[in-house]
Amino acid sequence: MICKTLVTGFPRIGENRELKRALEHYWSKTASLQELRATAAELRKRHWLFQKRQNIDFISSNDFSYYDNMLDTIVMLNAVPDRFSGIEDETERYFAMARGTAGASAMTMSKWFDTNYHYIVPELSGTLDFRLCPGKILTEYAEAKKLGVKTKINVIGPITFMGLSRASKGENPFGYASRIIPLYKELLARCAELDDTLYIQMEEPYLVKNPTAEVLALLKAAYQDLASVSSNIRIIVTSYFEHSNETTKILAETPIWGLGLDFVHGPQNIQGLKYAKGKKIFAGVVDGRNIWRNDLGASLFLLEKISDMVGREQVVVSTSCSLLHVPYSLQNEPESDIKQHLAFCCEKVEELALLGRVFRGEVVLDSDNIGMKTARSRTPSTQHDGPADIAFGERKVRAGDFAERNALQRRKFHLPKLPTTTIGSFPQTQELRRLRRDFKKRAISEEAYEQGIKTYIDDCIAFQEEIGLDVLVHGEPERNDMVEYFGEMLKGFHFTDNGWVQSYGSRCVKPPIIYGDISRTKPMTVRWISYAQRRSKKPVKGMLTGPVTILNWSFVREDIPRPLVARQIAAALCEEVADLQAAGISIIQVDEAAFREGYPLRKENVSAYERWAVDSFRLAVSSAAKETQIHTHMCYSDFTDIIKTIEAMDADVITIETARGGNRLLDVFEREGYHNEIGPGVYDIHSPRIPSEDEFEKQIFSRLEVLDGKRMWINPDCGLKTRRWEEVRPALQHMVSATRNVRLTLERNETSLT
Ligand SMILES: Nc1nc2c(c(=O)[nH]1)N[C@@H](CNc1ccc(C(=O)N[C@@H](CCC(=O)N[C@@H](CCC(=O)N[C@@H](CCC(=O)O)C(=O)O)C(=O)O)C(=O)O)cc1)CN2
Ligand code: MET
Ligand SMILES: [Zn+2]
Repeated sequence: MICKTLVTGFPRIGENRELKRALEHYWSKTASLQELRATAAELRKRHWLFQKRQNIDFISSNDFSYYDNMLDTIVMLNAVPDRFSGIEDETERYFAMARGTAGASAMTMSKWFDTNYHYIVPELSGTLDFRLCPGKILTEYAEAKKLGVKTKINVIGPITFMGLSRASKGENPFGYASRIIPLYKELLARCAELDDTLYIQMEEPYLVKNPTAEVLALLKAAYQDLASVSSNIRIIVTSYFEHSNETTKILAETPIWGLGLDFVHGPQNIQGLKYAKGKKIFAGVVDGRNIWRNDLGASLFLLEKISDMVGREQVVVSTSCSLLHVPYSLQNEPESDIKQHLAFCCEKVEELALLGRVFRGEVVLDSDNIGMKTARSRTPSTQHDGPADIAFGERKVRAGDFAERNALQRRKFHLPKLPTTTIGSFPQTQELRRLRRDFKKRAISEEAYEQGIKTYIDDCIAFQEEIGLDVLVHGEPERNDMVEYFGEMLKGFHFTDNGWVQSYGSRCVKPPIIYGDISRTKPMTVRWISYAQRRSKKPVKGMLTGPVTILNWSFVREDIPRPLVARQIAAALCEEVADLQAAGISIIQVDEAAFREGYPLRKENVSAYERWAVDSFRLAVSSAAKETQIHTHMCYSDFTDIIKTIEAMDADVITIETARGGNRLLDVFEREGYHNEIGPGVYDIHSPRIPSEDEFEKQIFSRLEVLDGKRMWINPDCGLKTRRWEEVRPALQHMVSATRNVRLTLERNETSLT
């Protein structure tokens, strides 16, 4: 048999987010574990059989996960942190690690490379009881085999596992190689018993991140070892999201069977192929990160080039990465001009199958091939100039430097020391979701909808007044999501009905699709913010999502430069800032939650990104007067290597996430002389826990050890939309009263000094 095609991985959330619903029912105890398991098995079956029907040769098992594949790998290695080891029940322990319990805080989540998918960060320490637990892998293989599908087994490779881990203080995570590699060897030995020939896909995306000499040496030794475990085992080492040329050369010298390479996001991979003779090449040419139809002609051309270098019989056509990052299928999307240009997961599998057949000469490509077009004309708009008044390349920044702006703003707002605020969203309740859904379906009138939103805002403002927060928010009740909402309002965006992509655990997002020039036809947020502002004498923050974040959390046309798209979004936001200001809104927050994840994976591309990302942010806020206070928010805490860039954004106030990590990463702001104001999070909103007043005081005093209290704000880590009112009410109340106590203590100390 000639093997033609491989799918790196398949999304597991389900066509109608069945897994999301099953998980949430299980967690809220409205469904049993049996029911959850049955849904999961049904989804795996459906997904395997779909790929089989499409004649895909290499279909994955172990790409399924109840929560996250890194967490599954933690379980596979029994790298269970001590605080969970007392939980006897396996399932309970698994979800406790992901979500925390009353007694043990959840493990940290972090972004999977430059995607909006979050993985659970392994915690390596000397006390771990490493041992192989291959149960999930072996049973899923058997389950597929029973259904007539002989799978290749997906495993996150040891280098990537260690590279993404956090080791105990002062330790190097790669120092754990001598404990971890033997377990991978044992795994391969166990797998070798399953069948005559077994294919293992070792996912090693860590290799694209400028590997150090240490990583290269470790990689070589590891795969030399692993590929020698059994002659039944064929190892494919797969990287994605960039090129991995440094390691192609090294891996080619080990006895692995094949290399999976991403030719969409790492076209330079072609250069490494000269070292890859004798290896199977799984050529990622169908984009797993974007939703546009494949340009089949261009892909075939690329496949020919690859064949020229390694020999035609060595080439297998593949997806560029797992299809986890794209929505399930176009089938349930309504007809539109855009639809014909799109390919979601299922359509991508079809494209892959067709490419495989054409590449092997079984069919010729013509316009009839399952209706696909070779040339994509997806240009409803061909003008890429952006709004007329801002020339591309021109740098537009707001007036006044920080010192001048800050003096004016202090005079204007008279905020107390350590001003308190929140990040924007308040709980997204069932009723609120139902209200939006019913309005969308036209099941309720516009008046009824607006009344619902007004009531929410009224309550939200009243609550904030009552507990005494200093800078208020409207609570974002009208927004389904901080990116989708703006996508729906802006020109140049298309949004889907059911284009869900997993973000973490059971949480999904519906990224909008950018297909043309972006512009704003009307104010997007002024009405509800003004409504809220009329209800309070305190400042209510205008709330916008920043240009880089809107860009990163959307699907963008690949034939327009990303900096240009960011600039167009920024120009639209700049108009919104001007309108908010004209409506009397004096504090405006522009969230850049995805600023960090947008960083290129390769060092050599970082400075170009930083330049246009900062310029876009500054353009977006360039219409702000000196007295208007611009906030930004980012939901992470490690600014060590990007502090100068954060400084260059020049927001008057930045609120960040620090409640879990504490002061550990904060001193960089003082050390590097960051002068603008900072709100280090003191409330971990990812946990249902309600911190006491006392805990808040401790958190605040601890922040004061590393940050200057004169320019410090007190706020939660992030928005409160995933929390419940029953948690938010007491928690914020404690946060505010703790801040008051700290203020009094500080004042007392000051007077006693004078
Ligand atoms: N785009 C984006 N990325 C982000 C974040 C973010 O806020 N947005 N935050 C960070 C963490 N990631 C997150 C991602 C998703 C969610 C989240 O809460 N998602 C919701 C969906 C949000 C949404 O769009 N909801 C819609 C409708 C969704 C829906 O399921 N409706 C029901 C009907 C309503 C009902 O009766 O409940 C249905 O279709 O069945 C709305 O509220 O209007 C979920 O999965 O549950 C939270 C954080 C990083 N990345
Ligand atoms: C993921 S960052 C969230 C920021 C947004 N303003 C919110 O509060 O939800
Ligand atoms: Zn956030």
